[in-house]
Amino acid sequence: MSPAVSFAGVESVVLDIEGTTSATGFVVEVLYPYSRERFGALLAERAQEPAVRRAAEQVREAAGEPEADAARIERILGSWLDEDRKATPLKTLQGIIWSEGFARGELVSHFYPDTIPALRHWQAAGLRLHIYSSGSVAAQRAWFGHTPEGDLIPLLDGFYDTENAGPKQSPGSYAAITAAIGTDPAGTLFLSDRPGELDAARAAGWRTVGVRRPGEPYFEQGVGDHPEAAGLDEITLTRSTP
Ligand SMILES: CSCCC(=O)C(=O)COP(=O)(O)O
Ligand SMILES: [Mg+2]
Repeated sequence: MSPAVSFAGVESVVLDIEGTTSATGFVVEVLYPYSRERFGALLAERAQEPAVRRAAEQVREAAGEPEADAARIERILGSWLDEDRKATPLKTLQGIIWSEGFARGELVSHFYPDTIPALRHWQAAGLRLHIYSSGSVAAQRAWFGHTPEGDLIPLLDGFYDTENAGPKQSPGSYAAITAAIGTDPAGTLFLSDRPGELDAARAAGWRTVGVRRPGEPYFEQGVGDHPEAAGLDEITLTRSTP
């Protein structure tokens, strides 16, 4: 078991989703197939919707295939899913499909047992809570809006993704979130399972905790020299400095 970590002077907590609040296995085994089965219809039947059209154009550009048709784009998205590539247009299209699936009651999100109690506790302690995930903001809102404990969006103060903040391994993305949330970087704590993301957050002046859960893909690699916790219940946070 990792030693407990404790921070004072924290005003904002920014959380990653996959591997941190929730199991990667659920995302890969439930959400990914759900989107894979529906990309074809989305691209063929709703190509004129601005978000779909823009994402399709971004896929063509990223793949260097300006003439790619809907069937070809579907295959490209499938190969990105196989690689678990966190490409923005893939995440945009998944977000459309998932948010409609959550709204229809076909999907319910997953959280590790320590996550929701920690979020409630930190909010009650006066901390501001934000999400920063490769999953699109639409996907994040659907994820937190349709949990086993109902709608948890009121726990959260903001949602950030690779579109509105930038890539998760770039310090500039964390600086952009700092500007948006208005919290001093030293009073902002980032929780993630990926060392590259933690390094980028620290380079932007944030505090960091690596969430290292047994069974997660990054468990063996570890979280480098960041403080680590095996669950959110091992993290004690207070707003005031001693
Ligand atoms: C509800 S967001 C869906 C999960 C997802 O697609 C994803 O890429 C999550 O990545 P993260 O940055 O949260 O590790
Ligand atoms: Mg993650």
